[in-house]
Amino acid sequence: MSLEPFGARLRRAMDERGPLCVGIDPHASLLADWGLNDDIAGLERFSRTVVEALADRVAVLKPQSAFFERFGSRGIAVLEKSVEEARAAGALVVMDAKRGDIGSTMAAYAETFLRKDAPLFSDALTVSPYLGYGSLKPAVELARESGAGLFVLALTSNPEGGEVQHAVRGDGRNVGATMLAHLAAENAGETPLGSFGAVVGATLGDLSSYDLDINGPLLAPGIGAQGATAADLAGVFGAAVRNVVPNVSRGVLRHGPDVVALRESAERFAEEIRAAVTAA
Ligand SMILES: O=C(O)c1cc(=O)[nH]c(=O)n1[C@@H]1O[C@H](COP(=O)(O)O)[C@@H](O)[C@H]1O
Repeated sequence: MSLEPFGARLRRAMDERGPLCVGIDPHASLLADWGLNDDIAGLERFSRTVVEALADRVAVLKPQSAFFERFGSRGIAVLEKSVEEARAAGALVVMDAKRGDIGSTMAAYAETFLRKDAPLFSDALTVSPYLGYGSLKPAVELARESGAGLFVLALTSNPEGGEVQHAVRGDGRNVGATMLAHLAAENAGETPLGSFGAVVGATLGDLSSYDLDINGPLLAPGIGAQGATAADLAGVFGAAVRNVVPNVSRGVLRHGPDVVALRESAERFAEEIRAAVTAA
């Protein structure tokens, strides 16, 4: 049986828990800071601690697949378990795997993360549209069928992204804006919120030249370690701030391994975000 559409589930979670998304990014340096070994047991302990601390209170947890893949098949097994436990505790899971390939291969990635009974099924998946937005079609279709969602890289938080995303096309529109337009079309008519989100960095300054009104969520990484703050959100996103899911990874994770300290840190970010959204 398919789930209620991701957009509807996300809107409800944002209303009930606030919009904060915390990343599960087990960097080797964080494992060391937490007194853990850079091995499978350390990875498992790290991930379990984040899930235990936060899955019952934040709207979204976003495991960064790379840090699990680093350990091979046993790392993937930990990732699978983390996804399952986080979802069981009530968090929505956005798998940050940033997949993107020609359509026929994209279909296999979609089967991996978006097929309801797949071992790594997640509520949403980050994808790269830079083989052409149309290459994502199998993922869009399977997400719709399963009640899952996508977050498409539109305007990324890293300084190098502009080389591709700000490139101006023949029609005068830049590439990032084109991705936002594709997503707006995908989400047209959906209530209360479409399931096809954009990744738009919180680090990018004033984005008023973009139409961020895509009727879908805007995943906004960059708060904390990359220098953006919750207070920046209104200035960056304007009226679209209501649909922003701000992501913080290292900014929260550096407070571990103490569960209470992790919770307090997430709550501080959540408060700052609430204040920024209310003021907008
Ligand atoms: O898709 C993402 O989540 C993402 C897109 C982007 O433009 N920038 C970005 O930082 N991210 C991810 O968001 C997380 C940011 O981590 P921190 O900088 O530690 O908060 C990492 O897992 C990145 O891979």
